Amino acid sequence: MSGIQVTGPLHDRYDEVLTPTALDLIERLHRELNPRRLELLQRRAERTAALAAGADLDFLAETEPVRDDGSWQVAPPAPGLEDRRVEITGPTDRKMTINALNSGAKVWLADQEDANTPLWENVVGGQLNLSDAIDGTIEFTSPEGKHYALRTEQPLATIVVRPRGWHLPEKHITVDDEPTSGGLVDFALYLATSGQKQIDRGQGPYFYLAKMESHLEARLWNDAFVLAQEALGIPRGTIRATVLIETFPAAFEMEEILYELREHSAGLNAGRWDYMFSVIKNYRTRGADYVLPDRNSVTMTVPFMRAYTELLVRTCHQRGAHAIGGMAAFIPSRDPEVNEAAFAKVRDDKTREAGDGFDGSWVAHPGMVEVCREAFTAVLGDRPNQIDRTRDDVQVSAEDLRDIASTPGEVTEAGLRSNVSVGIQYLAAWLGGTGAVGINNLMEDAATAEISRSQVWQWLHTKVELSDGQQVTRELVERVIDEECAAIEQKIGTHAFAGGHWAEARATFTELALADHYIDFLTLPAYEQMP
Ligand SMILES: CC(=O)SCCNC(=O)CCNC(=O)[C@H](O)C(C)(C)COP(=O)(O)OP(=O)(O)OC[C@H]1O[C@@H](n2cnc3c(N)ncnc32)[C@H](O)[C@@H]1OP(=O)(O)O
Ligand SMILES: O=CC(=O)O
Ligand SMILES: [Mg+2]
Repeated sequence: MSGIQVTGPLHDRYDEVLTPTALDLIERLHRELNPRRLELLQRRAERTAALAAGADLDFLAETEPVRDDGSWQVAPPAPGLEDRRVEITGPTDRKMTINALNSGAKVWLADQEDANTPLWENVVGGQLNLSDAIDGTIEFTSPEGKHYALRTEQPLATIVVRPRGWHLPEKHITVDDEPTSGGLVDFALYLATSGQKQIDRGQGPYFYLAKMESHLEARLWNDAFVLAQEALGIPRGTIRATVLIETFPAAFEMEEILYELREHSAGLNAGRWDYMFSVIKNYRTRGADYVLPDRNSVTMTVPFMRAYTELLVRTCHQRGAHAIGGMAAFIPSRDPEVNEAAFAKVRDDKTREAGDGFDGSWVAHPGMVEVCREAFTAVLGDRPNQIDRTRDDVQVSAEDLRDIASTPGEVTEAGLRSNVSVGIQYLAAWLGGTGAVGINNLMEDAATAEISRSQVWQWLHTKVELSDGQQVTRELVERVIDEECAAIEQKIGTHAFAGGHWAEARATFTELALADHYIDFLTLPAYEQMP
């Protein structure tokens, strides 16, 4: 059928989001930009094939003039984005929206990516919650009778929305029978529903841009911003976007990404979990020297992670942009000892980031807001940021970014078991509509689950030997899947196990881990299973 169609169900109030203005904007964005999105996704596949054939990542020769030109800077910080010392992230369900805005954080990353399952009800319902939050009318009563509303006695966090990455489709909105881009849909729905309201409140429509792999992908976002602002009569440059440098190829194009978005840029963020996933993904067939050890051994102080974050701060501050730190995945626990260790780890992480020059950082939980604030305030004091601290002392080479071989640590059976168990538990939650969960006192989301399933794939296909001498084989992985599923069933009970999405989660994880051909994103086969 030609034209734009909404094929998802139209529940109560959906007409407030799926307005003619929003749908016209999606249709225009799709017609003008979707062919380029598909071409850029194809370029990703070509680069992966080249890497598998022995090529390597490097800084680009063709963009050297951009890097050498010291005259350009990004736009000055927009209202509400000057001081970002603590940013909380989380999905846009009603309760979490209120809790995040009330948390005392400076910024709330309202997540439609790693922490969200793009169930139709989450896609549209999340926009309604954002709109109600901006109007100040959002309220919620839990099944237990606890009432939630926005606090009035303190400033609320500035809202920054993270649309889906370029790889994800939205099947419930089609143009000429083609699925649209999940990212463009999230962007257009937010801009059309809440953009002007944010401007009227003295802020603006702000975004985090996820999982990009090149400056050409950043240019596509910039073109979407220019088109949409013009279409809605919003002055050019009102939109601001912070780009997550969270793919291995993007680390070689940080400066070019800032340049492409410079009139809309609000800086860069070091998205460590997807970054680790992307390193595994890009070097997955290169043999033993490129195998990363157990996930928990790959800390932020190993050489290749350190190189990437140091380069990010230097790049941002040279161009007048914010550098925002990443997510320490530890969340509070009821066990006092575990809790104390979690807080100590988050404190160390944020203290290191603040000392390195970051302007602020992420937390996954309201309980961690204060510890992050303290670590940054110890360095910033009353200053809103430390953008003026240029890190001229930092020199990072392409070899430093590619130095995977110096990562210390082992691949162990416990690491294999943990990857299998976490991957299956996460997929079961995701398929049930929840995109972030706490497992073993760690926040798990799409990025961390991608690491888990990719490590199993890489260890199997590289025939890795575990620290106890066992080789990772198909039989071993299948046995571990059996045993870990049995352990989950025993823990949660047979009834809950049968009633959840465990069979599909197990089947999807098995396909992802054992397939001969590596599947690019776990969310792609999982999304096909969603209504
Ligand atoms: C790699 C990346 O991309 S990181 C960014 C993406 N990931 C995320 O954003 C994950 C964000 N964090 C979360 O979703 C949650 O913290 C979870 C799922 C990990 C744990 O949540 P819970 O199991 O509810 O934790 P817990 O029971 O300790 O929560 C206590 C309270 O804090 C609230 N809370 C916890 N995390 C958040 C959050 N991120 N935002 C808002 N509220 C939160 C809970 O809703 C709960 O509220 P209540 O007491 O009113 O019921
Ligand atoms: O989005 C953040 C990440 O670490 O991945
Ligand atoms: Mg990410």
